[in-house]
Amino acid sequence: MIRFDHIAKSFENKPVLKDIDLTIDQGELFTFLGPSGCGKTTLLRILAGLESPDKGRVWVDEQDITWLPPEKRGISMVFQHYALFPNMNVEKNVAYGLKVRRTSRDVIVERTKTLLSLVGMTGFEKRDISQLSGGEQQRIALVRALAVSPKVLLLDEPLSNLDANMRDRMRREIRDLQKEVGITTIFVTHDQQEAMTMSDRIAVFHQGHLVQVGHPMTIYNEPINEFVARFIGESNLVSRQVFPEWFSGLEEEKACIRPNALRMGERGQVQAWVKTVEFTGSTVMYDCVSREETLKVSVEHIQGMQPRETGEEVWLSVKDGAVHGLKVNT
Ligand SMILES: Nc1ncnc2c1ncn2[C@@H]1O[C@H](COP(=O)(O)OP(=O)(O)OP(=O)(O)O)[C@@H](O)[C@H]1O
Repeated sequence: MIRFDHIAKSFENKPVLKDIDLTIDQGELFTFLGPSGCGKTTLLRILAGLESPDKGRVWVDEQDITWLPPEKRGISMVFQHYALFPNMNVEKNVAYGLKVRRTSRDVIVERTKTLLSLVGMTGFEKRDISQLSGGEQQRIALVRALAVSPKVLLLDEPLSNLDANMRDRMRREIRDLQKEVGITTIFVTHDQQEAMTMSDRIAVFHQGHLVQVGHPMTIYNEPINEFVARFIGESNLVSRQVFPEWFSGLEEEKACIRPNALRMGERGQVQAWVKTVEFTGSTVMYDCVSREETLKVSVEHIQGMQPRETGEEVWLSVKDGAVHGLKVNT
């Protein structure tokens, strides 16, 4: 439905986006993930029409929108800062876009009612924005964006101003709302956990490059290179030189092994010593030293089980198929 066709963009001769080629399907919740400054927001702004690309084209529904003004694109955007109108109450904020489009009063009332109930905020119509919590303000910002029935919804780090609990809740709410409304949505975040829990697919960006696109589980289990392996979840990056026994059948010189893919026992493939033990509740996380490298091992905690102790000798083995070869960073 959305196609970024070889997009490039520089600011002051500094390339920020390098040849981005990407297609997003109808109804997807698609996430742009990457560290700060990698170009995610710039790509989103190019889609919204707030920036123009130096090269390439943007397509929505098979229409070339590269040079279309923002208001004609049918795209709504929600930012990190809620940007609600502080001098208008909830109802007026939600209805704003409809009013500008000269929608009839009856339709506005009905639509505002439906939207507020979608986010569990029926009864808040007359509240001032200043009387809402951060989470409530963000819900209003969301439904205000949806009120005008856009083709695409863009969310730029909308949860980063919320506390951890509210962020968790809003992740689920946004996900449910998006599925209920069925609107194609692009979500920008640098939080890998947020990306993993919410998205249908993720695009990982690094220094203006699109490094990997895929389902969250694929990106976790099959990171394409060292950058993705490090950025998404915890991982052990091992080299053939140090652990040759884990590279049989692989062509690559480096590989990623997730901490839960290592088994700890009395016998095994690689001898190691426990350096630190960390109890997290459902798992015990160990740092083990082997051949002067530290390997992270996570073991499911079973009640009554005695964890290993610092300094203890252990043997580590890899579960079948769990060594994933990595390309050199591009
Ligand atoms: N209008 C501008 N003029 C000059 N440089 C800009 C402009 N907009 C963005 N940049 C620069 O382009 C780079 C990419 O910015 P962008 O906002 O796209 O990154 P991001 O991945 O969204 O990061 P963050 O998560 O911090 O928002 C940054 O180095 C930024 O300073």
